[in-house]
Amino acid sequence: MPNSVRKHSFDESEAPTEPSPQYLSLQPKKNTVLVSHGRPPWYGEDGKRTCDAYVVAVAGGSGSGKTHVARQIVQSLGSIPTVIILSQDSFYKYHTPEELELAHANKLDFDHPDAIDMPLFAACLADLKACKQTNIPVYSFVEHQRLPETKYLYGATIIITEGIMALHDPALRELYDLKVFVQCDSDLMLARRIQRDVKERGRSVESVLDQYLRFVKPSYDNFVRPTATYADIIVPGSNNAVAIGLISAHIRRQLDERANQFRKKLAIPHLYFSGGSGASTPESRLEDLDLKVLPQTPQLVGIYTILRSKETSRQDFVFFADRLSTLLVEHALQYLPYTDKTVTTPVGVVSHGKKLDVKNVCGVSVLRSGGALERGFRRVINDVPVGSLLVQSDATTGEPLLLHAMLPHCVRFRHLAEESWVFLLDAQIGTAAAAFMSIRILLDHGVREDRIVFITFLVARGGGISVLRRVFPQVTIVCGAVDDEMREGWLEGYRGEGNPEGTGRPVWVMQPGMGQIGDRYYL
Ligand SMILES: Nc1ncnc2c1ncn2[C@@H]1O[C@H](COP(=O)(O)OP(=O)(O)O)[C@@H](O)[C@H]1O
Ligand SMILES: O=c1ccn([C@@H]2O[C@H](COP(=O)(O)O)[C@@H](O)[C@H]2O)c(=O)[nH]1
Repeated sequence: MPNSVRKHSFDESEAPTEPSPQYLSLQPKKNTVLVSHGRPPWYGEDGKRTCDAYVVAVAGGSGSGKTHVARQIVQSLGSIPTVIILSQDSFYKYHTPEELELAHANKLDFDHPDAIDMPLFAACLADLKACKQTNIPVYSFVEHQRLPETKYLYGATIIITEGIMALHDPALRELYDLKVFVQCDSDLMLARRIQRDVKERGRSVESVLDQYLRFVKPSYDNFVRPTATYADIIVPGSNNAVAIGLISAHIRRQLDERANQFRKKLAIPHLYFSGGSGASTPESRLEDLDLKVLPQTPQLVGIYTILRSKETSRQDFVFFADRLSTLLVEHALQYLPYTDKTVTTPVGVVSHGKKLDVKNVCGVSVLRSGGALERGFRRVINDVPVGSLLVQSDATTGEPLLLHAMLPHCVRFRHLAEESWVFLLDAQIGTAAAAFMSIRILLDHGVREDRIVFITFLVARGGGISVLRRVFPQVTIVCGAVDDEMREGWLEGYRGEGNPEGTGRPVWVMQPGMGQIGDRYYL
């Protein structure tokens, strides 16, 4: 059912409030990104990343409790999805058949620094720290082997790396913001290792002891324990709740520093980007926004008239939204590159034509309302992979939060993303906060700005589009109509400043708009 809106007068001096997220408590696995809570903007109003992810390294002997420390930190931060654990265990090297034979006979040294692919570990960590995606290897302790698949990671604000050699490599140490060493009694480490390796890693007690005496203990003395000198903090291997609490409090401050808020500036740019502040007033004249607007034929205006009307049934809304999205995608395809192609017709005549000249094309819909463009998109581009981004407004601040990213294969891998054309599908650009975030995500993945085509039903001329245009001038924006203004209001039931009775959230509403497009399409 569409939500109705009440008008709210906006106070320019109103300071943005801190988000008050509700955290889910989940027990994380190693290398896991939790996806139950959103990521606030990690970039500023100029579209640029404001800071790196914060990296904590946890080193110590095998069984000292590194994983335990890392997990306890994650848990005490509320198991939020942007705090991830990156285990060095994933980076054991690929083993040849001969090495595998030695490994199964306990004769391969996994405790030497050379056993770990340090350059790959450093490269993956550097990418994550710079807010880019990475694809880390997957290692099987039972098979002593790197598996064929990789694991895609993106969107971490805090990265906790852990491993026996976490502090060994100078290039890795350069990437850390906080270095922790877990100091534990050797007997306790051995006892824990026996228990764990028998239970979780398919070993016998005898083989664990054999490996321990041959490799683990000498390596601890020679390579692991000496790295404690690089640590900022030494944490005991047991009864360490107080130390973990202090580290968590420090990390929480880093987390808070990495959440930007500027949606209101986007929504009413003329109030913020004035000549007096040194920045120029964003131009909102249609011709200066460089929008690719569909020709306003009577047939197109007719479709919009049906879509805007509150009398239109859901069935008709879906039919005409699908028709409109087909027209928009057809129009958008002209901005992709084509080469000449000659064919012979069934009657034997040579005909000179064109063919689309791109390596990868995919779509990404910004859920939920971007889904309304998907059917038309798939109709026009055959067999096209379509991913999604779930961007929603924070319930109290209205700031966008990235809740989930399910991107197509050709965007997940950087070398493919760099040569992909990506169609972003979202029903409207109002404040432009969701558009900002989704474009930033694609750029983080290495998609070229001039290969992003944003397709939308409606753009609000007085909203964030002018800022979006200035910040990402090379993105092609295709729309069917441009509305003049937006007004701030409350979704029915909002309880907060200016509206103490209800529950809900503040929204900016397009005028005249089409209402809540996602609701009208799906409900
Ligand atoms: N502070 C602690 N208190 C109680 N048990 C712990 C503690 N730290 C680790 N353990 C237990 O010891 C075992 C090994 O810990 P783990 O964190 O996996 O070690 P590491 O990652 O250093 O090899 C696990 O079963 C874990 O539950
Ligand atoms: O195939 C393998 C790879 C590694 N190991 C042992 O694992 C530990 C490191 O893992 P922790 O979680 O830090 O204990 C290291 O001591 C290696 O000996 C292995 O047994 N097999």
